[in-house]
Amino acid sequence: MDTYIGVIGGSGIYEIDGLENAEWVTVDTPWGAPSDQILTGVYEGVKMAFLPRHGRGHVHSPTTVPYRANIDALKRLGVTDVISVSACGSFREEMAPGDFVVVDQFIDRTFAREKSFFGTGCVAHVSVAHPTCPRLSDACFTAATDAGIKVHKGGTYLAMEGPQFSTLAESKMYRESWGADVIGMTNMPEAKLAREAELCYASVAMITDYDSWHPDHGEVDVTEIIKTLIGNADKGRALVKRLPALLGAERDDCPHGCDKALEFAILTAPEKRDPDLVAKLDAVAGRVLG
Ligand SMILES: CSC[C@H]1O[C@H](OP(=O)(O)O)[C@H](O)[C@@H]1O
Ligand SMILES: Nc1ncnc2[nH]cnc12
Repeated sequence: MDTYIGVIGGSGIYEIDGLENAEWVTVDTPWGAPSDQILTGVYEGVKMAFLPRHGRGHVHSPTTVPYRANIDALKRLGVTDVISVSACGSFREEMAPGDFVVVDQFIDRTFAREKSFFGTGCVAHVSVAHPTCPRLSDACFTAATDAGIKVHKGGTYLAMEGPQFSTLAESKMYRESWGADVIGMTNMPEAKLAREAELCYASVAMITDYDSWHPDHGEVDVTEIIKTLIGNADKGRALVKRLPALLGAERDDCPHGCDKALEFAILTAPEKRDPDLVAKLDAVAGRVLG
């Protein structure tokens, strides 16, 4: 099977350069329009697609990003491996602004977003105990190291609703009691939806600030975040460009089973399934729904 890398670029990353046959394509989905057109092309012989999470010009807030349409659109294009690149705050002294973290766990504190492709008429329960793909995450870690980026392997990302940053009390609680390492607003429900769509998913968090807990750094200031992001965005793009060579143009089945997540997940009896919902699931669950 061909490898097809999909990159979801977060704040500060609205395009990538260097793709052969680069073309912005419009992808329609049954879940509405994605955040923007998707930039498709080939890099070092490997198919790539790039989607700016907030849209070019930063149109969508973390709450209004059309997460279901974004994941459906990537799946519909044939993407096999999704890499999320995001800005985040840090809860750890040693995870400093400018560093990257290849996140491996999430705490989902979002509450105003559609979190599943499934529902009445087609119920499914997938496991997200291990919400990121270790194979893809390892490739991201190697790519970051090779690109000379200071990168931390593993970390827990707390996804908050936003758009306001955390209060001091929340920041201290997430750090001291909940054990979170970084905080952002967008990786959930994105990671859950990628798992439902049987896509391998890895998350690269680019640290822009110390959130509000750090006694020497004060409040989160979006102007400071943007300054750090401008430096980080080039590093993020350098990391992404090393992935095609590391992953190769051909791929086997995922050794961790990300691409089989729906195998036994759908509980609704075939005769009780809602045909309209089943039709909407053509890209996401066509493999198991037929
Ligand atoms: C620009 S600060 C807040 C904003 O940045 C992060 O976005 P993304 O994850 O898409 O890089 C954070 O989650 C907030 O949406
Ligand atoms: N401190 C922070 N909290 C939430 N999202 C962020 N994105 C960048 N920094 C952040």
